[in-house]
Amino acid sequence: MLVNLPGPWNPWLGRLALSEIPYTNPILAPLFVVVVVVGLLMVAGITYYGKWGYLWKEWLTTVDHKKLGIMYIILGLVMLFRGFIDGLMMRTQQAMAVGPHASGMMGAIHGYLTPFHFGQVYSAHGLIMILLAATPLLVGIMNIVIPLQIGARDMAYPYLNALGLWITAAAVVLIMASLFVGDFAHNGWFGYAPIFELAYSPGVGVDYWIWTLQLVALGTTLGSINFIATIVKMRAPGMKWSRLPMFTWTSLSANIIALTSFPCLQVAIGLTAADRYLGTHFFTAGFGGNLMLYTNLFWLWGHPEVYFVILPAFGMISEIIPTFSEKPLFGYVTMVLATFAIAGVSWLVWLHHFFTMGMGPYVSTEFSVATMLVGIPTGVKVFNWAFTMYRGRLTYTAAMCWALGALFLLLVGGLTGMMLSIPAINYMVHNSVFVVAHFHMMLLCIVYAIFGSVIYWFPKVFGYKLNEAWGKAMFWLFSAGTALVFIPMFMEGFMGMTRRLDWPFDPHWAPYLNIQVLGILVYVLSILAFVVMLYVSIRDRAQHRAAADAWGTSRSLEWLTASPVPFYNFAVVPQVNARDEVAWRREQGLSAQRASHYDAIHMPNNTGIAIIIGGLTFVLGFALTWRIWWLSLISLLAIIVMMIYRSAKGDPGHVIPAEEVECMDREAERAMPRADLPRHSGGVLGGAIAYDSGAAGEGSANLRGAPDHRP
Ligand code: HEA
Ligand code: HEM
Ligand SMILES: [Cu+2]
Repeated sequence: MLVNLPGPWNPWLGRLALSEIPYTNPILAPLFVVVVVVGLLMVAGITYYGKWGYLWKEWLTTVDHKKLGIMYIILGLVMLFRGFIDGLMMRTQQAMAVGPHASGMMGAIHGYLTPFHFGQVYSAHGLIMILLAATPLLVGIMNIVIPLQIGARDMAYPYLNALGLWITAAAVVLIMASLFVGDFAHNGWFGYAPIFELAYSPGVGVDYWIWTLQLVALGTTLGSINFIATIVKMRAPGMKWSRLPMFTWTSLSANIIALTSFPCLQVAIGLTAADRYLGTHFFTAGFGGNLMLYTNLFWLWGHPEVYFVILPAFGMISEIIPTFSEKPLFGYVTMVLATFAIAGVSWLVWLHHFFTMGMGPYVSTEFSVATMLVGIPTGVKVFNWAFTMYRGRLTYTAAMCWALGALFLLLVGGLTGMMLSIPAINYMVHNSVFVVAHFHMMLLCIVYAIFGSVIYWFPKVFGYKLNEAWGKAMFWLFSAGTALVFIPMFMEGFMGMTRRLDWPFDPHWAPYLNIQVLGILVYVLSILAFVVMLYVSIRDRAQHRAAADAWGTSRSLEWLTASPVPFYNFAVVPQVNARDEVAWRREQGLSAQRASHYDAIHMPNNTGIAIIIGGLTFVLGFALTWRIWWLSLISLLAIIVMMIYRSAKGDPGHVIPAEEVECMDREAERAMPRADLPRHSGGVLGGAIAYDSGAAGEGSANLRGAPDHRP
């Protein structure tokens, strides 16, 4: 033992003991039973229908970027739900506990959660929502869309892609394990020195937090390397930088942020682990350590991280708005410059998270001004979107509603962020729920963009559209929930309510807290609408088959290939002639052109190694959390052996002969409706956009030799 543990430890099980399972907890014990029963039912169902082989071959061992993307999205949605349940618990706890004389339940002093339990809930909620819900959702969408937007067959490193997913999944399983074995950290999602030191947090909660963060940081970094390499190296002929679709641009900038900033987090958390496991004193004052070192290192990652998650969301908005305004994106070049300006400045503002720690007026002023600077490029984006819509032919589809909702939240969240960036104001509202309201507006802006994108790109992936009416019902219910939950939070903030209160003692806050509970109920309705949307859409899928250009007004390259996308993406790698290639072909009357010549396609093979390494990283994280040294060592060695084995083995891939490609392409073509009718009624073709005009017939889908018309 390197440190003196405050509790029992044995060589076989480390700190693990039966007493660590909270079977007397009135919330967790029934939940555990539910999880076990649902798990068993799923296993039974898969066995009954004989689907294990299918699951293993088609999903668990896949390296196909679209399937990995779908699994990322499912993972993200499950965790979004888990995070929502945490939010629901915090909201109901605060409403029940408000006031000086609130009655206790279940042994708690106020409300139904003890202060210790409440601390775990908000810490897990914050970490899960940002890193295990929003991030996988975004990474999933990037995975699906980027190769299609740049005309690639897959990501640059398909195996690495699978590894990233399974390591992220390991992080998810680890944090979920903390519900049922031991407990979770109560130091907030960002951690505090010295409260997370062993002396003040003697349980395993902080260790769960450390290894979950390490795993997700690793998974996300692997993904970012892959995205950058893909965008730089895998673009189809003619896909110049000046033609790159905006979502790909913003994803590139976001992944550069991730690749450069996640190491800061890993160092911060690594040093925390050293303090807890090795007895070092990086963050303990009095032994040569420095508390502020942790705060600086964490936010040096933490602030760029928020732009890592919002920049792809900006990209999604930039794809949806032009499609449903029937106009090209306004100010393409300024949009790209603004994206990279935001990414660059995001490195210079981290200190605004701790103005109140007293750095003095000069330092605070620098960081205050730098923070405000971000408003300029963000404003450029907002105005570009507005000008894109200006005099456009707007159609308020469900996807468009979500994008516009995101825009609205960006304004409210962004302008309150501007207020926070003024130190004089920050001193008054720091650590109040005003801050919580600011960042939920921002983070929900991302969630809105994600829902918009899921609806927008769904037909590309699955070949049919989601139900519009239920999509809109969900949008309006969700928006009512957002308004009811988060607008009162701004007011509470001004009334002096601090964040993270398990017991809001001031009765004046009660009306606002009750309104928020109402909002939670409306959120629940919106989740139901989401489920109904999925059910109705799947049931009626035959009536809503999508054409290659599913919306009839889409612009970028992913809308060129068949819906649903075949596993090889493009039967013939397209020659890109213009920015907004699909819109250009439509305007040139070339939409109906098909390939006359096919080549053999080389594709990577599936591999089970990625999921095995993912499983091993979970075992490693769990063993380290519980200080089971022998298991840590064995799992680490196994990971290394697997990596060496995979590197030595390599992947020769497999080849699909040209005739087979042709056959599949013709089949995909036949299965699709030719083109969706223009959305304007009366059968009148919209403006200059003719869908089927002229040039149909044999030609080359890759239009080799077509003149280069645009920059
Ligand atoms: C996606 C996430 C996201 C995003 C994009 C932002 C964006 C911004 N944030 Fe926010 N922020 C968070 C997530 C995010 N934040 C989180 C999670 C925390 C708290 C963490 C914690 O403590 O737990 C936080 C905390 C936080 C603080 C610390 C508060 C405190 O603890 O005391 C500050 C202070 O400056 C701040 C400022 C800003 C600013 C100025 C922006 C700007 O980027 C906003 C820019 C946008 C606009 C301004 C709107 C559009 C612009 C125009 C229409 C043009 C016209 C306007 C002007 C020129 C002003 N944020
Ligand atoms: C959908 C409904 C949501 C509800 C009801 C909700 C509710 C809450 C509540 C009540 C808190 C604690 C506030 C306090 O400190 O007093 C909180 C904190 C937080 N939430 Fe949410 N939230 C929601 C969605 C999200 C989303 C989508 C994200 C991120 C993508 C997110 C990220 C966070 C973070 C980072 C914290 C701070 C945790 C901490 O203090 O350590 N939330 N949320
Ligand atoms: Cu910040």
